[in-house]
Amino acid sequence: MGSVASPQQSTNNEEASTRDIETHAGHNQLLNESNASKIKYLQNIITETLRIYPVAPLLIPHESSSDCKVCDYDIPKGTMLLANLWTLQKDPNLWADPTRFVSERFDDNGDGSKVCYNMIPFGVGRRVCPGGVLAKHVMGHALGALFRCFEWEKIEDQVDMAEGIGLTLPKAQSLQTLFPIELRMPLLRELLKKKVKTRLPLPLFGSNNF
Ligand code: HEM
Repeated sequence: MGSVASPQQSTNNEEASTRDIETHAGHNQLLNESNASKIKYLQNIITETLRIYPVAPLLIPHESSSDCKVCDYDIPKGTMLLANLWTLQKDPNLWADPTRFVSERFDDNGDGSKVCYNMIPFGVGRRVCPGGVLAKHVMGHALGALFRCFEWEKIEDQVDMAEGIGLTLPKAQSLQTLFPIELRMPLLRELLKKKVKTRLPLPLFGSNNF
């Protein structure tokens, strides 16, 4: 199913995120791993993205080790089970306005570590993804650094969020962005002084595909 992020929505998200980063990391400071995970707004954006666009929409197939009942269905031992996360995480009985990107819906969710069966992008139970915490740290750190070091602009007014096909959930069209990097020159100079390696190309006006 395709959806479109409105320009106002993503601008608000980016502005609020930048403000939150300024508060936690300090002005003109790069994020480190510990402050990246404290930035609630950024973490909410990641969580909402994992809700609407789960990386593994059908999780990984599991086999029932004994006869069991799921809702009203009798499941015999040895049945292959797929959990449809994509549907669960957009179920209108569980989520208000389920197809809209509203990162604030996680505002009152503490630190997000509470187990919530409505939202299981890393699976749940004995075979839950052991890299979930690490993945959230790395995503916060990477996204925070990208917000911090570059002033992003969209090329088109609306971002086409159509989903591609696959076992994981690819974006059908690559995201195209512009980053006029001279706007964040102090930070960039700091990066270059420290000889931080970056995979981003460094033209004055560049575009990148994600
Ligand atoms: C956004 C990033 C990631 C997502 C969304 C993700 C999601 C998942 C999901 C849905 C499963 C299957 C859970 C199930 O069977 O119900 C899984 C399993 C697994 N993940 Fe991840 N994962 C991510 C990152 C990582 C990282 C960074 C590592 C390692 C450092 C990792 C290691 C594993 C391993 C080893 C399993 C198999 C666990 C088992 O079967 O016992 N994952 N992951």
